[in-house]
Amino acid sequence: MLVRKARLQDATNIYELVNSLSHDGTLLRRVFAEICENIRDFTVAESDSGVFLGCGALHLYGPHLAEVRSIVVKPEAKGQGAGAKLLNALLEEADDHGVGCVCLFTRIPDFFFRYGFRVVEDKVALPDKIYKDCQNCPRLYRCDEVAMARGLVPKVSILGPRIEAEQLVRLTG
Ligand SMILES: CC(=O)SCCNC(=O)CCNC(=O)[C@H](O)C(C)(C)COP(=O)(O)OP(=O)(O)OC[C@H]1O[C@@H](n2cnc3c(N)ncnc32)[C@H](O)[C@@H]1OP(=O)(O)O
Repeated sequence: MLVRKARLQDATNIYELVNSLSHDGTLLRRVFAEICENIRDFTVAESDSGVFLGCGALHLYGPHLAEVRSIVVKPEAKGQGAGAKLLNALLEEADDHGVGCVCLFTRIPDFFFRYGFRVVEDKVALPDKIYKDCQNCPRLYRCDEVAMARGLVPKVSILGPRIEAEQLVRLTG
């Protein structure tokens, strides 16, 4: 199995796999253009014969924060270590960039505990994520995902201030 940075030629496989799990909210739906535009965020896993097995993405907010997104392995390839390899590659990438904290939102926190992620009880502690995705998410007010972070949650944000993120998710009214 090989884990490597994605190329534009991988965009169709990524698009189809990510969106196959968006109907029930497991992953955020991504449009094809968005995947192409952000293809450099993605890492893919493929078999020794070059068959696409899965993908994951690392979004860089800034030196203070990155986010692991869209980790998914094809059903027939699960349980063979692809998910672990993808996540490790994304975490190494964050380290290479010297990012202090990596966050993610998920419904399967147990998978991420072993990689050093811990639950962030208050999602508003990650305002950049709220501005980037949550404010456009249909489940903003009934989010069923667990926020997690690896490393110290930063005190700064760059997409907007925390106080307005709080108002956005109606925690302060
Ligand atoms: C931030 C986000 O992207 S959240 C979205 C996460 N993705 C999904 O929910 C999509 C659906 N799920 C999947 O595609 C896959 O099941 C993944 C990506 C979660 C795991 O991929 P796999 O290739 O099957 O994982 P892999 O074989 O590397 O397993 C590594 C370890 O994690 C464990 N594990 C796998 N899935 C889960 C899970 N859902 N919950 C807890 N532990 C898990 C495995 O048992 C294994 O443990 P072991 O080392 O003790 O044997």
